[in-house]
Amino acid sequence: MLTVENVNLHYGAAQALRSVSLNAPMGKITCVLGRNGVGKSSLLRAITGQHPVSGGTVSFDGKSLNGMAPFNRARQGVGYVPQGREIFPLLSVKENLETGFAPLKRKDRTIPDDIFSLFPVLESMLARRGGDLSGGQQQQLAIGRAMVTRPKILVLDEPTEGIQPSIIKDIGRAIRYLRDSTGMAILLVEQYLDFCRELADHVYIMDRGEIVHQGAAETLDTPEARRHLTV
Ligand SMILES: Nc1ncnc2c1ncn2[C@@H]1O[C@H](COP(=O)(O)OP(=O)(O)OP(=O)(O)O)[C@@H](O)[C@H]1O
Repeated sequence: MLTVENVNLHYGAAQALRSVSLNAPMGKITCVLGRNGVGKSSLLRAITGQHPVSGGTVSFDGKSLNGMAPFNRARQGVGYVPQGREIFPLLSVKENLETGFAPLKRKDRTIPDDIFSLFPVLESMLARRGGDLSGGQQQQLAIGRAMVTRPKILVLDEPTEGIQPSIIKDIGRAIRYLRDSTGMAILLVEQYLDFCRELADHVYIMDRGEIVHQGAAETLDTPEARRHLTV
């Protein structure tokens, strides 16, 4: 289980996370919702080690990740699908997938077949440049690249952003498959309420750097939850 306890994060003098605590258990999909700019990406930066925390602890299976470089967190099993995908545009689809080999031992450097059963389009485009793919295909590639690292927890930053509905469905199906087939923990941040309501086992809502609500996915329909999500 991934545990975040009382985490603070600052950009200079500006505080983006205020004593944030949450759990992402194995075999469950945990969603963090919130409007623009409430600190969702900052939370994922604290978890993946892209930005240092100024207080509190991030731990995985009881082991603190604080102070550990992103590369070493990947070795511990933290897979990351960043906002905006961050595909290498000049590398082929195959080469983009192979960038996921970096944290793996030499004998484990293979591309798992289930990437292509989940996202057949990637197999048919293996030789194409990443930059030639549509936004939705790039999102599938970014998830595939994270799967190559054999994560124990998969962290996704707004996987539906700018993506057409048919591909959003494929991505939802893939996330469910990963939870059910591997028992990994999945933590995703989103602004798309319906996607989270359908997918999540547990939801948190953030507002101005704090967790202001948590509960089962159905609790997103309560007036109290809605109040934190409407603009
Ligand atoms: N590199 C940075 N330097 C300074 N301030 C930042 C930086 N990144 C984010 N912020 C600020 O921190 C706050 C939280 O931003 P964050 O990106 O975590 O929010 P978010 O909920 O992910 O928003 P979005 O949905 O737009 O990605 C915002 O006020 C933002 O302006």
